[in-house]
Amino acid sequence: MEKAPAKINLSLDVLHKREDGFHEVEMVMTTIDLADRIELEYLEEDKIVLEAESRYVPNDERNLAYLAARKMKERFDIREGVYITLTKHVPVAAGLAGGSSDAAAVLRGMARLFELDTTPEELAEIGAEIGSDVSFCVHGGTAFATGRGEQIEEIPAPPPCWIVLAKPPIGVSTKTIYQSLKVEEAYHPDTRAMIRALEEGDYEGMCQYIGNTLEEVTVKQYPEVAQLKEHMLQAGADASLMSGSGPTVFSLVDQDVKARRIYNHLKGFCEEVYMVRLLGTKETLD
Ligand SMILES: C[C@](O)(CO)[C@H](O)COP(=O)(O)OP(=O)(O)OC[C@H]1O[C@@H](n2ccc(N)nc2=O)[C@H](O)[C@@H]1O
Ligand SMILES: Nc1ncnc2c1ncn2[C@@H]1O[C@H](COP(=O)(O)OP(=O)(O)OP(=O)(O)O)[C@@H](O)[C@H]1O
Repeated sequence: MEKAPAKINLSLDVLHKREDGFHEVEMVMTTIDLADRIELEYLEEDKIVLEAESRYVPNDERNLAYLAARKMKERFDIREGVYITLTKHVPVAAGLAGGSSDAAAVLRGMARLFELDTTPEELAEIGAEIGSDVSFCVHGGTAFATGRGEQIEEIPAPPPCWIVLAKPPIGVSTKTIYQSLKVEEAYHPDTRAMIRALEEGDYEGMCQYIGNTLEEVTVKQYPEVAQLKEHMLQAGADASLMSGSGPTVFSLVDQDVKARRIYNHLKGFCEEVYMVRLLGTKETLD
């Protein structure tokens, strides 16, 4: 069984638009204890079968998990097949990299199942062909991500705390959000200060420096994102931010009772609310 955890962006800065249409970014990403589950079984026959127990995701090559299996078969010339069972827990199109993490779990899982001679770096490189977030998801833990998000450097895990997440009932297209961004007028978080806070195990610093360039873009199109954030702060969150391109909003909270209070408050009017721990380190993928 492979665990496919969601990620949050503690910092997400967009520097400029590149020639290839992607944006150059600088991000601090970390994994949280909200995860999909992936089972891989060996098939003698040369085919990929995907059973996704969710009505929100496709069962064919449009699913990133399926695509990952195909890439692995091609790259390593695998003539046998694989039966993938995907159990979704991470909300879809939420800014939590659910699909990317499923793809990464299939890359790791197939390397294990077929006993391939490979490295996490090679798997991350294959992952980058699937999506910008997949390389990070292959490694997991906590990272400083650059390039279009696929250049990964491991950094220290954040100090332990609770994460309360709330997803409004809308799906957001990452592409549309990047396309609507005007980089020259945008807000830029202090990613270096965030990294320093993590290096020093400084919880207050982490709360102070969370920031996301894409937040104001998504908020303009979906004001409910700003409302959720406001609710979380009023209920006592130490810090609150939209993850990725949204629409999920997360809060950092240092105490159990406080986190539960925020969770209960949000549950009153938002259907999809979660209270989880940070994972932060790579070992937690197993
Ligand atoms: C918002 C984040 O989730 C933050 O972690 C990522 O930057 C997006 O990662 P992702 O969903 O894996 O994105 P991809 O599937 O690679 O790209 C989807 C679309 O988002 C835009 N995109 C994505 C990443 C990037 N650095 N610049 C972009 O402009 C592109 O228009 C691209 O066509
Ligand atoms: N295994 C999968 N899980 C979820 N969505 C998938 C999967 N495979 C393909 N998709 C499609 O990808 C789209 C985005 O899904 P996903 O949940 O990965 O978005 P996200 O959380 O916003 O990701 P990111 O933070 O990387 O932008 C959806 O439209 C969905 O149909």
